[in-house]
Amino acid sequence: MKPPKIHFRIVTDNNCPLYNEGDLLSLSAKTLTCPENKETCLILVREMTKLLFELLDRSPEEEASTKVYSCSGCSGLIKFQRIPDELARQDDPVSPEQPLDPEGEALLTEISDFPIICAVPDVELANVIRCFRKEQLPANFTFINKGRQGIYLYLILSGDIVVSDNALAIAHLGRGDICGEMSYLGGDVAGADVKTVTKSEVLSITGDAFSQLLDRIPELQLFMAKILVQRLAKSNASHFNVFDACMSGWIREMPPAELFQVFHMHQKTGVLSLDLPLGVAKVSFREGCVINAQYRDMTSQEAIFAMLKEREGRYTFTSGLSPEEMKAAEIGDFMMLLMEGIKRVDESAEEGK
Ligand SMILES: Nc1ncnc2c1ncn2[C@@H]1O[C@@H]2COP(=O)(O)O[C@H]2[C@H]1O
Repeated sequence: MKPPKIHFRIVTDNNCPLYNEGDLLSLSAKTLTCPENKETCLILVREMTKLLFELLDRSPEEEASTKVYSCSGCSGLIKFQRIPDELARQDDPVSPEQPLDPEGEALLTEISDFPIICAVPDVELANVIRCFRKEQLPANFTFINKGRQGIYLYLILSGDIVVSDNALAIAHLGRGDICGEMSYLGGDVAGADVKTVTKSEVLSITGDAFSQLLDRIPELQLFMAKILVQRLAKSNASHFNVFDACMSGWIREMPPAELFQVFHMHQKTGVLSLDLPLGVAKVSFREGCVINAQYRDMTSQEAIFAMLKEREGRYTFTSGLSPEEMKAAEIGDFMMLLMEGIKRVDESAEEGK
């Protein structure tokens, strides 16, 4: 689930400006974790990167337990020794003995109804709370970018947040929801953009801190597995819907005006669904004639005119209509509708100049 780590204990500190004897350093294929609240030394990063390939496949037992590594030094120098995972775990920043400060207590009360918090045993709650940091995010701010490596997972405190792929909304998240977990658990880059719609407040937690929580709280592992399964089931269901459709594609490749003409010219009977950034639009065709249209709170011709302005999203066409729609009247002459709609698009483009 998470990348393996190699842990080192600093055994000698000779005037090192950053670290002290006893400090723990943890190295994975992608990160170097330094002791909490201490900066990361770039000289050490360079040397650890060299060591990484040498050590990743070796267990601490395979190495001579006395082997001591040194940094190349600056004004000071440290020496460090590899230690087993069990010893490193004892240095967790999460320590059940420490009580929460008043701010932490207030946060715990604020989120006590969140599903993730309900899943955590009482004895671990303080440890979980201590790992979070509150962040205020402005509206329309993308805080997870598709294709980029994420460092944080987020728990949403307030605000509306949208998960999207190619400007197409996949899911809406709100208070109590988690995001950023897929790339972290899958050891991959973010699979979607995550953006605030309104001003929002989130709790962020670093992947490393979350990893430590997962190590010590099996209930949290189960909770995260459930979230992944639910999100996968939802995504499978939408894929199956696309398979059921007989035609689908991107609107940027074929804008609504062209799509409407295709179904009109080929005298198609069925429903064209447009998954647009602001919501789903539907147009029903019976033998190429438009007999129904809906988009947001608009219907009929008004909905068609609004759809013609859209340039991003996905479409699917599914053959067949309900018995009621098979009998419904046309909403207007197709060519007149199209001409009027295109004229309106041109006019609003002119006004926008
Ligand atoms: N179908 C979905 N439902 C809810 N959230 C999702 C869905 N797909 C992706 N996400 C979230 O969007 C995030 C993008 O970054 P990650 O892949 O790290 O983690 C992802 C999830 O947190």
